[in-house]
Amino acid sequence: MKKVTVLGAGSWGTALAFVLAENGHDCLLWARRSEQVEEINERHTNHVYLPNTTLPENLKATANLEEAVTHGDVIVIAVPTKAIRPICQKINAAISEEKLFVHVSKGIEPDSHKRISEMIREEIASSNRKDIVVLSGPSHAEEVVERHPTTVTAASQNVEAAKEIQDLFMNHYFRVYTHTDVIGVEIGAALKNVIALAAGITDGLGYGDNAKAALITRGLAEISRLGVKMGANPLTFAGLTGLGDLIVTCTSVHSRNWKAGNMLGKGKSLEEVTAGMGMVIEGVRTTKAAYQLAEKYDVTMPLTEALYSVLFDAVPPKKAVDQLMSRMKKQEVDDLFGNMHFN
Ligand SMILES: NC(=O)C1=CN([C@@H]2O[C@H](COP(=O)(O)OP(=O)(O)OC[C@H]3O[C@@H](n4cnc5c(N)ncnc54)[C@H](OP(=O)(O)O)[C@@H]3O)[C@@H](O)[C@H]2O)C=CC1
Ligand SMILES: O=C(CO)COP(=O)(O)O
Repeated sequence: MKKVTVLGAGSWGTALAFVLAENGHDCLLWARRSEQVEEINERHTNHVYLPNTTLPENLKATANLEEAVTHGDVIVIAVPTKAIRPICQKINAAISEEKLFVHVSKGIEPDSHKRISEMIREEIASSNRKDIVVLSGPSHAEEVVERHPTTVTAASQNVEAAKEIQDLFMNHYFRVYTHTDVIGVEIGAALKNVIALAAGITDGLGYGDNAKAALITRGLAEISRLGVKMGANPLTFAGLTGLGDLIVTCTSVHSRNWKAGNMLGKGKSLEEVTAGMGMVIEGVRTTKAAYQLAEKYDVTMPLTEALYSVLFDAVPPKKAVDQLMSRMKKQEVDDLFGNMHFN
């Protein structure tokens, strides 16, 4: 049994705490609102984020961040990307011994273009961190708490740290693989949200499965192009955190990114969509970051550019699709001196 802290009692933090508690670990879940802490401790529910779920009785919650981070030898950070730096600054001020950090967030910081593990490394002193592991993959919280079979990847440059996290989470419905390509895993996780927004838009416009298959495959091509330039292993994008997460987020009714895109495709404004969701839509900020990264690394990312124009330049969704379909003619795959790659 390990002492583990999960920071963030939204959908994903609560689902992961559910898995850890079911695995018999001494898991403390931090929520910033005391009424939510009371609900978890007394009624064993989290009705806003996971209605209809009864949480394990051995799962305890606290609203005291210092108590939370002192508790765990492993600290799982499960807050939206924009909250990563502020929460890490608070963690760093509250601890004075090495902890193993796990993050599960799927985004990139606009302007700095930092991945989540890079932000954690910048904000938590090296004397306070044993290592950083990213846990990612096709995994909707709503299905995990139903104990439906789910597969994810624990990635770290330190294989032993990745294995420790694999052992911590793995059970009969939650299968964890290990990986060492942190860049590839984090880029795949963040950028699939951009493509899921686009998939929601085409569904909202009334287009069908052909359009969605096009978005998934061409989306994967542009995510891989960028990721490889940033130092990722191309094979990572064919795995759980690449193709796997693209499929689940572009096709599932649980996806907040897909839902947001769907409403945009039906004519709602971005402001209306974000105000009505009540949960994080990571793809919006990440579209900005991905658009900037495409320029920085000189990578062609037509889907990202089209989505950026819809979100931030008020281009009507249908016009963006028409423009994508009338781009210049191309070969699908290039063979440069025997190195095949997608155009
Ligand atoms: N939901 C899922 O199935 C999955 C989500 N993820 C990723 O996990 C991350 C978290 O997502 P998810 O749990 O779904 O998000 P939710 O919107 O469901 O919950 C967000 C949680 O973070 C808290 N929070 C928001 N802003 C801050 C802040 N500034 N400081 C501290 N806490 C804050 C919220 O608290 P409050 O309730 O008080 O607002 C809430 O507990 C995202 O990056 C997402 O992409 C990854 C895999 C699956
Ligand atoms: O990352 C997820 C599933 O793997 C959750 O996606 P959404 O944030 O779009 O709900």
